[in-house]
Amino acid sequence: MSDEQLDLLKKKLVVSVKSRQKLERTYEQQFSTLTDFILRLSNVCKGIDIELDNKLGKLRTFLSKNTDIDKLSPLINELTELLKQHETRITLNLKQAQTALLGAGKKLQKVKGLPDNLRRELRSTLKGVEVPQDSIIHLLPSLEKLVDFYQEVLALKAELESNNTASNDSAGLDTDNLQKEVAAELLNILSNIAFSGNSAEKIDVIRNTLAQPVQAQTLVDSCVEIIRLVIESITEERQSAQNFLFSLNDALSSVHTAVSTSISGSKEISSSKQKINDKLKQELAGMSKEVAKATSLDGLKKEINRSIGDIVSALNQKEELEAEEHQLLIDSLSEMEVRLKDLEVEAEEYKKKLSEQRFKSLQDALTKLPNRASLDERMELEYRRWMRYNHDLCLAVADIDHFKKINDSLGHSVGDRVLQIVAQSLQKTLRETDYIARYGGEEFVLIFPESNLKSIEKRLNTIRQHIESIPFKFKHSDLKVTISMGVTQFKAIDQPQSAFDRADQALYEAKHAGRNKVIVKR
Ligand SMILES: Nc1nc2c(ncn2[C@@H]2O[C@H](COP(=O)(O)OP(=O)(O)OP(=O)(O)O)[C@@H](O)[C@H]2O)c(=O)[nH]1
Repeated sequence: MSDEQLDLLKKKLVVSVKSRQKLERTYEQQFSTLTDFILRLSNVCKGIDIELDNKLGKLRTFLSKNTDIDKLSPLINELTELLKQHETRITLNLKQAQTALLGAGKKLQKVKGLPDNLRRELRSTLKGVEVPQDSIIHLLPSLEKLVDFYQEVLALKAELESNNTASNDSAGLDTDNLQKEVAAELLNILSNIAFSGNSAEKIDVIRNTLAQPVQAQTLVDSCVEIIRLVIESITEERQSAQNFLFSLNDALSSVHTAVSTSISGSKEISSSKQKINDKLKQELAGMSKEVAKATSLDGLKKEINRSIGDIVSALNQKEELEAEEHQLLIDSLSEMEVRLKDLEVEAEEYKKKLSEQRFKSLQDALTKLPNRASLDERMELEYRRWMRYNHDLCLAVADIDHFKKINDSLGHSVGDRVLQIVAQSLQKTLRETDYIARYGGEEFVLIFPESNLKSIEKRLNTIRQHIESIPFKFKHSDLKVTISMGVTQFKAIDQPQSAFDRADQALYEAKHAGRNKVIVKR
């Protein structure tokens, strides 16, 4: 080999060594990049599976020590196997996750009362979940959405439940109020019906029950009992009216018998009288014939004497008959008088009973004041008088303050007693022309004819102070009772109801102004 050839070979060798070195450096660089990548990748896979973790740990150690790739080969094979298993597991998990998500979504779809937009969104989200995915990551947005839906539905449900509870509560309140109103109305009705005897006692018991808070069942029982007592007392009333009618009938039939006896007696007597009259006529005709054909005075005298004797006896008979007839008439008249007198007594009793009943039906049983039915009558009367004469007419509504507290703290019977005392006191302070009625519960209505508002306001304040000063003492403790009042005067445009409403509004203001007050509303 020539020197030239040797030089060329040397140069080629150097180039080849350099390129080999360059290639080795590149390999080294690539190997190190790959090692770094595998190290990082194995770190990312950490925590998925313990066995995989251990093996990757081993791989990382080998790689960091630049271990010969041949030595790594078995480990890499094991890892590949593990990763394959893991892939299968991931696919299975993905399927399970998809099924679970779909199941949860479908459950949500079954919830009743979902808003339409939520239902629509839910449907489209579930369609997305149904599409096959190769990574669990793809399911995460759907999962997130589903969680949001759940939260929304839970919030809706909570809202619905609280609404339901509120409406149940308010239904409860409504029922309570309704029960109270029914009880109050029953009390009002009771104060408008007059019961007597046994029924009155039973009604008092019902009245006491109804004035306290009652259960629905008690209310129904009370209604039934009231209806029963009303029917009983109507039956009694009908019986009593029937008895009266029977007596009237008896009296009339005995009058009828007396009259017909008297008529038939009279008929007999008058036919007997007719016979006597005929006989008298015959006698007189016979006499005139005897006179005409008489030949001697003695014979005539005899004949006339005989005829006169007959006439006298006929007249006597007639007189007797007339006396008999007269007696018959007197007898039947006196019998009629007796029967009519009896009837008069009975009618008088019945009238008295009716007027007592009417009075009772217009009187409140507890306070003995006129009741609401009476108030309606009186109001109408005063209103008509006011229209006719145009005198001043004032109307006041009074109400005992915090009466419920009295009932609640001292008992219902003390409440009743307070009502009676206040009612009596109010009545005592009134003038003869004034009028008071128990309107219901612890409320009274007062009418003041021919009085102006100014003077009535003054009087009402005196009454109010008087009530305030009554020394109530119950169960060894002092009780202060006050009343609030609203008063108004009838105006040209007024009807009884509009004036009442104004006075009632004034009472409401008196209550709100702190009670124990008289408020005037013009
Ligand atoms: N003892 C008794 N209580 C009655 C009678 N009638 C109604 N009540 C009761 O009177 C009370 C009236 O109470 P509310 O209407 O609340 O009025 P209040 O407690 O007086 O309160 P204010 O009027 O606002 O001052 C209720 O508890 C009724 O049950 C009755 O004849 N006797």
